[in-house]
Amino acid sequence: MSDSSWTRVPSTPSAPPAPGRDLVPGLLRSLDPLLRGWLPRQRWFAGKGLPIGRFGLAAATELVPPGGRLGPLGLLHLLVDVEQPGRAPDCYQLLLGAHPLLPPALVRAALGPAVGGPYDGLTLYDAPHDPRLAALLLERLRLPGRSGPLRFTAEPHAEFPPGLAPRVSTAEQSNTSLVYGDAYILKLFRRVSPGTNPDLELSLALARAGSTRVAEPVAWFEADDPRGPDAGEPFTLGVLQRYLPGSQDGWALALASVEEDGDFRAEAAGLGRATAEVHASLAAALPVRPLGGPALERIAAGMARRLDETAAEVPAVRPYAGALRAAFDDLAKAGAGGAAGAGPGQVLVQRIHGDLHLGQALRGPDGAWVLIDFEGEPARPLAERRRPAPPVQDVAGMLRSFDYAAHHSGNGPWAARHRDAFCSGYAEVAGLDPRDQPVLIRAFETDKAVYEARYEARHRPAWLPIPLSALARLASTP
Ligand SMILES: Nc1ncnc2c1ncn2[C@@H]1O[C@H](COP(=O)(O)OP(=O)(O)O)[C@@H](O)[C@H]1O
Ligand SMILES: O=P(O)(O)O[C@H]1O[C@H](CO)[C@@H](O[C@H]2O[C@H](CO)[C@@H](O)[C@H](O)[C@H]2O)[C@H](O)[C@H]1O
Repeated sequence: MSDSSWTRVPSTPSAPPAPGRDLVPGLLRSLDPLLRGWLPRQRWFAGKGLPIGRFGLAAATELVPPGGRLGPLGLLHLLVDVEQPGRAPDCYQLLLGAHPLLPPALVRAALGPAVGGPYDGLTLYDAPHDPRLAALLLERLRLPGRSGPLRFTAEPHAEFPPGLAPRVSTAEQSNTSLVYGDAYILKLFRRVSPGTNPDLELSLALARAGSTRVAEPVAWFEADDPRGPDAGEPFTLGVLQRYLPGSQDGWALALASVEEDGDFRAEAAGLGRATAEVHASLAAALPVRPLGGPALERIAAGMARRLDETAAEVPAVRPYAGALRAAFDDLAKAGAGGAAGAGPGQVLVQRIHGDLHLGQALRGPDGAWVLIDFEGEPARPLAERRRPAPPVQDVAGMLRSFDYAAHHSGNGPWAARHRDAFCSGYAEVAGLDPRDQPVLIRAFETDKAVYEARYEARHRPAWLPIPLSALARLASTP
């Protein structure tokens, strides 16, 4: 169904002009100075610290409610390409509002006044912070169909009521989420690329398979490839999922336990069981295949390459680089031996969470763990994040997280007990104990700690000592 009343001025720069006033002429020129000031201040902006080159407008759509009056009332939806030296252009999803005189509550969301272009004289602001525009987006999700290049889809059985009060989530996150009436949460992906985002793909697969370990998606929206609907895969832009009220994330719970030197082992084991259940459900729903020796060698080569790149970028990693390479050499050797030596049995690959850590696990008031954010590591290209991988990668991610919690609050011994409890819980369900795969687990844990060193150096330099202490430990493990 196409509901054109939702799109006042559908237009993409490469598409033929649509009826109505065209948004595009002058829009980018008027946005340019505002974006240069605003984008680098956003947590989700990936190119911090690098100069911004040119902007490109990949798509521009204005959403207004059916029967909406003409005027600066709509939600301006943009896909903007940003060129920066040393990185491939990034495409960002921007949702903007425009107002002649910004109400005080929206001042902190302001980009600034537009000069020229279709919004001349109006102040532009980040639309998720405006309850009226956030409500408009939810209304649009309730009606499957298209608005210009945007396509809105809802699960057939999903019924979500109108009028749920929106608020922007204050959680530390890589995207922007809106919570509606403590019933649904809409994640708006900020850096987007062609191809279904695994957060939608995997949570949908799990929910459709009846897994209770996931917050079910009820609706989502995508954009056609800006070159045209048949030119490439659509971009996933937003996913509306069930909100889990009263839940606490594993990171907060673990930190509280570390600080009082508490016993969190029952929860850690429960999390291990939940992780193994999710792996089993993903293996049942999506392809699984054995990993040949050469593929394992390629994985080891990728890890070694990431280590070299990280050592070049983060000087504090360099003293450990030589010794750390041994973990990847051992993995490559296991590959050369036809994957024998990697652990008992064949190494299988399947779809996994991809960036599992304590902050990605929510414990509900009933004590049950649910996993969220199946997006994979945000810095990796989408194609790589969607590739099947050994499930031990997720186990290694969670083991690193117990280590993080312990070292964050200076209680190293807490980590060992809880890492063991997590593995025991995992083994109970999976029938395979990750501790019986030392070559695999060491390589994946090292790779994750290397990733974390780069992540912390870029985003939270004060936290860099945490992965560095792990790298020191892993480098001295024979
Ligand atoms: N279904 C949910 N129910 C309750 N809270 C959620 C839900 N999904 C996410 N959250 C909260 O939002 C935060 C950010 O979500 P996440 O998916 O990790 O975003 P991002 O990928 O942008 O980092 C989580 O840490 C959690 O606190
Ligand atoms: O949650 P995201 O998908 O945005 O993941 C990124 O940010 C995480 C931090 O918020 C980062 O996780 C690292 O720090 C956690 C504590 O804050 C710790 O529990 C994790 O083990 C550690 O990796 C994650 O790596 C990054 O991709």
